[in-house]
Amino acid sequence: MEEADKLENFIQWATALGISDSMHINGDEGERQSPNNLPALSCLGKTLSISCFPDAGGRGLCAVRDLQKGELMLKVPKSALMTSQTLMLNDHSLSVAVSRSSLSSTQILTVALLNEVSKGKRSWWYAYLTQFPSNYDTLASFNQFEIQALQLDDAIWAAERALEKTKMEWQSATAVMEELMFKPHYMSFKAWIWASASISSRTMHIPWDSAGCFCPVGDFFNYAAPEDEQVLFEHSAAAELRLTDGVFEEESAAYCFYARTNYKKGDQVLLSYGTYTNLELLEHYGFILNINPNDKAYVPLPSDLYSLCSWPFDSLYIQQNGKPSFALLAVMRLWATPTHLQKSVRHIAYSGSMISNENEIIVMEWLSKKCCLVLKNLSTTIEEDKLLLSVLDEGFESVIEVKNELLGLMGECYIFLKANGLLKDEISDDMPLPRKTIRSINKWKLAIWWRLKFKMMLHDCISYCTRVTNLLS
Ligand SMILES: C[S@@+](CC[C@H](N)C(=O)[O-])C[C@H]1O[C@@H](n2cnc3c(N)ncnc32)[C@H](O)[C@@H]1O
Repeated sequence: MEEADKLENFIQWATALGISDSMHINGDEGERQSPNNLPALSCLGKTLSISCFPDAGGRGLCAVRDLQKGELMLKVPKSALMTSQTLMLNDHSLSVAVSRSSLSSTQILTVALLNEVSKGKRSWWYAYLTQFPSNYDTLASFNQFEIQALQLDDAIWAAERALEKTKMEWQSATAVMEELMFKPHYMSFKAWIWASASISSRTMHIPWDSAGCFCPVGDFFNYAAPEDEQVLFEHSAAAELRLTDGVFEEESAAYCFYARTNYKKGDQVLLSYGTYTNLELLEHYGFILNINPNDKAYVPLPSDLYSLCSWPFDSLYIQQNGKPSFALLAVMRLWATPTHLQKSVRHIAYSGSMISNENEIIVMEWLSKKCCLVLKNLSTTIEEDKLLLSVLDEGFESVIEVKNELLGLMGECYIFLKANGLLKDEISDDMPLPRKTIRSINKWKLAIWWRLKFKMMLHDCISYCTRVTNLLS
């Protein structure tokens, strides 16, 4: 079936389930009927429509009219949410196998999803399942080459940890999958990675299951980082409320989505899934933002600094604009003060004020040197990363095209060609690029883009430190 037909089937299915972007038809909230009292043809079209946004998430939802901040845009009834419970309800074997196991709630949803997908067209959820991506770029799906392309130890470690965690969860679920007599394809680690990436990138929070739920149509919203105003509330009790624009509402027994800002007709309507750094977005969602106000760069700090710090260590970072975070600046000012004077100036440092010109210059010079050193020790420069990205962005169709473009560039390109078997004698140059290689290029590009963004933060930090030093000298 063509993609367009699958999408149409899905929309019909969703409409029949009462999913609706029309809140005030016949004066009855959420009820959707056409003027002749027949069920509506589409659950979308009054407020939202499906559209493609190549530079901001691909398929997403578009405003079909001007929308006001706070306006209810979409309702997905509880009965349309795909959860472990709803999947088990109609599947006795699944429910028995799972109840005998000690799997975590996320593992249960992973098994339940694979079990449902394995039913193919027989699945009640089939129309919805056809809308899931066939591949993901989350960190757990990166191979060794793609992981190493991240270059920074912290990022490599995060990717290895994500992969290891996914592998352990898969291994401890194999007995249940065997009991359910999964075919080898659905038992494979590859299938598990697909299912867990689906959960990581597409589920929404529900109060009754920590694995969350799949929310048809609601999971078509792409992501925008929370705005400053919302970030301020991050640590307050109201954080949950302020940071979500999609929420399950018990009283209406539905997932409800509200406009996070005013939208003009034709704008993409975005959802804030939460506050994430680019590395976290890559880990959980498989993308990064070109401009992410919540991005952070960590550099190694003096070991004797940590004992002076009363903030969590993860608050010591360089911000997306290159400036040191409040906590990093404060604790470095204290660290740069002679030990016998630290007590007397602690209140000044902790209030975020400068201690003295000399002190500030020591801090700026130390930070700037550290950033230079980190950048120097990485195997490619900012310029090389930019060049590589521009080459990879061109896109390739045949093996020879890739070889021609990449062989003259840095050593990393040679490793890529080798890791993808493109240098073997038996590979014909005219051969179209294998799909696996195309997917690997996409993940490689994400890794390069991530490390470039990281390097840019350090570069901007050096400029910031130099500016401050010059001003104070
Ligand atoms: C909940 S889905 C959103 C809908 C998705 N585009 C689709 O077609 O199903 C989340 C996924 O969309 C993509 N995505 C969402 N927001 C994005 C953004 N701002 N930039 C790039 N990709 C984005 C990522 O692949 C992410 O894992």
